[in-house]
Amino acid sequence: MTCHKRYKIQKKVREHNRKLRKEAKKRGHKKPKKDPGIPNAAPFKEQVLREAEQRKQRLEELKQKQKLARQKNLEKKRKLQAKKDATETKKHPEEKQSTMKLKAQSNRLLDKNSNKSFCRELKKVMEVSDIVLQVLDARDPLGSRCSQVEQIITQSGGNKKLLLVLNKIDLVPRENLEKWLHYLKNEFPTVAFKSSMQLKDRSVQEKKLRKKSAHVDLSRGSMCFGNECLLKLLREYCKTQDKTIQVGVVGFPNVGKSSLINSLKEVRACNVGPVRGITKCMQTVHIDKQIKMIDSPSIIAAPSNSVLALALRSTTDIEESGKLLDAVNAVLKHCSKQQIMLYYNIPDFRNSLEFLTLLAQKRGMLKKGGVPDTESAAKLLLHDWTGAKVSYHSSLPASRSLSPHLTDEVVMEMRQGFNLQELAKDNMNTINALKYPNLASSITFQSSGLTNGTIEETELTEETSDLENMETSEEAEGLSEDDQDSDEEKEAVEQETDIQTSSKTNPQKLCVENESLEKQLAGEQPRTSSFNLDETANQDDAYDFNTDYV
Ligand SMILES: Nc1nc2c(ncn2[C@@H]2O[C@H](COP(=O)(O)OP(=O)(O)OP(=O)(O)O)[C@@H](O)[C@H]2O)c(=O)[nH]1
Repeated sequence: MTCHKRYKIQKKVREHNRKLRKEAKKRGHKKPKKDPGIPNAAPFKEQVLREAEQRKQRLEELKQKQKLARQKNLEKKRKLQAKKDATETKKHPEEKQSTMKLKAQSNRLLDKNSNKSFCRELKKVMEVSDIVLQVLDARDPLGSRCSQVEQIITQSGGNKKLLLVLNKIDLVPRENLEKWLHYLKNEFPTVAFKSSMQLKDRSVQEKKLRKKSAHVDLSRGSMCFGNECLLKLLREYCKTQDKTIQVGVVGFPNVGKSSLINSLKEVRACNVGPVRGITKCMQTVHIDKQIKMIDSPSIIAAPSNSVLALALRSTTDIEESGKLLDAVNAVLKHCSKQQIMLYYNIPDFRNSLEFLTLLAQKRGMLKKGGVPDTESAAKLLLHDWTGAKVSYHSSLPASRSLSPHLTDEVVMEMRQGFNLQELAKDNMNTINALKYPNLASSITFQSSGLTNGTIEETELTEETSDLENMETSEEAEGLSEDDQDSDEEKEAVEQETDIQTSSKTNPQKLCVENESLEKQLAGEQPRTSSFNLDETANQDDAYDFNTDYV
């Protein structure tokens, strides 16, 4: 019996006794008349006493029988419930698996559609913009550059300009930032930037301003650096063009495109967050009369990229397609193990699963029964790597030559209309104004180089139709082998092949260890430990005091 039920019964007993006392009080505290017993003079006294004793015994027996019957009933009920639970738990994994597979399927369909619309919107933004700002994560500037976008803009022929914005400079050591600025400015004009991260909606901000107009928030996150430099550059370009300019902001997910626009506008005009792919469609924000900024959805990383690039630059599909362990493995392989251990404050680990287990234990990410939730730990690591906190830096490429898709003419053309000396000075001012993590505390990271993006919608449809073809062929194979299978089993085969094909698109062979780990991750679905309050309430209410309480 649960404590809850026991206490409820005790409470009801107390209430019952109180009620009896109250009624007795109402009646006027009359003492019950004492049974005078059978007078000694009465004839057959012994016989009457014996009869009374027998009656008492019979009553007792009856009560005992009733009690036993009730206990038997309860036992039966419990057994039935246990049987039901057992059959449900047998069915449960299958049901769960099938719902998981269905979920994965629908998510993939949604991804396909959203990826297509992302491509469409991105192309629109690039078409209508006079200047395109490619936002780069200062922690991995090469990895957040997309050669396809750069090619489209440089070859557009419509006097379009491309600027690089090195965002999140507060997360890299100063020495590293200076080196990267020097490297990037040889290819495109580059602005060092640190976005403001605590901007409020216009209404909230106005209310706050009205309340404390003298208050200035100088906390680190709320400050923005490099905005004046960028606006100056854009305004000067406006003057040379003598027209209102449209500035498109493009980049891979979570590099800080929306944060940059919000920082320039000084209001939370665009949605911002640590989740990838928050911006779903283009959004125009008027900075002033001359400058219109256009926020765009993130560039879709092509599946041909390395696992590392996909882990850091693709939208949510990494988290949903069960490639989490691969992604974590790739990130860990490209970092210094000692620094990772120090940053996350965990002991030495042999492989990524052990790392995730230790991380989950350290952060208290536990599933039912105290099992470490490695899936959540993997998501946390990937969030950290693209989010707003972890300081890591990548070293520059060995060769200082131009990227293969650029020529000297293109570089010269992109520089026209901008005062690069002024830009260098302003960048220096920005760099001097900010506090940086020191080199020793920042994690060293090996970048995988430029990331390929998918720009054309048709590329996506080809990929997806390839996928679908593979799926249908495998489905056919699976079905011909299992002719005698029931319909349900056939469905399961279809769904399984779906999942297999998604893993086959991954060009990297998984090592045996990782395969088993991945299976483990896929199999270790969090058991839903739902505790239905309504149910317990119903059970409790089923307790009838008049019949159950003896
Ligand atoms: N430390 C730091 N974090 C930043 C900076 N800029 C942006 N962030 C953080 O990076 C995360 C992503 O920022 P967003 O502006 O949503 O990035 P986005 O590129 O628009 O993302 P999508 O909409 O997914 O394409 C947020 O958690 C921001 O707070 C920065 O300069 N420094």
